[in-house]
Amino acid sequence: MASSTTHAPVLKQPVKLACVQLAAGPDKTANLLHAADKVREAASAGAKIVVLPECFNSPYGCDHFPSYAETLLPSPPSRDQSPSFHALSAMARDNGVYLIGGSIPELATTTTTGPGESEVKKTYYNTSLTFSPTGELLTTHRKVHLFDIDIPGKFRFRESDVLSPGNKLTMVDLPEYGRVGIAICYDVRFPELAMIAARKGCFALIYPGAFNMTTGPLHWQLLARARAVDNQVYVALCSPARDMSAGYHAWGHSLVVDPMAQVLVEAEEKEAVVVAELDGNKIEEARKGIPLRDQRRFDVYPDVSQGKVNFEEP
Ligand SMILES: O=C(O)CCC(=O)C(=O)O
Repeated sequence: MASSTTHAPVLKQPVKLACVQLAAGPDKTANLLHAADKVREAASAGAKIVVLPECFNSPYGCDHFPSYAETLLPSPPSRDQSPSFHALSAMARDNGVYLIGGSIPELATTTTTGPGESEVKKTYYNTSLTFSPTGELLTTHRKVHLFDIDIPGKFRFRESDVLSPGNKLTMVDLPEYGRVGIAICYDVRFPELAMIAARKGCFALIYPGAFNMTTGPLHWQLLARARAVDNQVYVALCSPARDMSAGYHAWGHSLVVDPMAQVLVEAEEKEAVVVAELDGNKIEEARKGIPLRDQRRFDVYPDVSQGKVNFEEP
């Protein structure tokens, strides 16, 4: 239980992060154009890392996933295969920002050839694409934990009726700043992903999400603050704006929480761009004041982050 260990800073310089709480409707082209306007607005406010919501180019719901799905492989896909890929790349490049492009429904097809016939298998994922300030794709995250819940009389959702889960933890290195962890919505309920990403050196955990009117008021902010205080990192959750004419009523309340679990900025339910400055000193102060890192008892519980974890070294 050493208490004097020195640790390299995980955030190299202060950076502004924006969550774009986007109002999206059924028209994908209009959603992409509108997202581009809002990313520009976020960049004009000084943000260098911009986050879009889960399913930012479509309404959210199992009925919608197949009709809005885009094919991302081979990478880069053609414009016909994935207009959203190209729109996101242009938004990142035009504004010189790292863009965590919310998520989109992804269609992956595999062809199996049997005797005399071939069969095409379609698999759908909920997938987040992250682009560099020059518009290159840096990483993709397929939602690992599908949103299957049933709260009797209140709320039921089964993403697994249509979607398949991803199977890796996602982190990406932003050379000027440091490493961030990326996951999607329901993934935030699983502290293991967050803990492993933090122990692998992330300064922020970023979740495009779309909570609802049942679990949103109870758990959205609580989960963001929990992941932040457990790991002494920044946490950002980015929701669509609430649309009461849509089939799914998003909670909204996009927010950024600091490493002491204070909410730095939080939107209401309507469209908004919220911006917060992330500062590595705040991470170091939190970790110095409450030195969890040095007090861990891996002799009592093994460090699972040192074990077998599915991730690609960024
Ligand atoms: O965990 C929740 O309550 C909501 C999750 C969700 O909306 C999602 O994963 O899309």
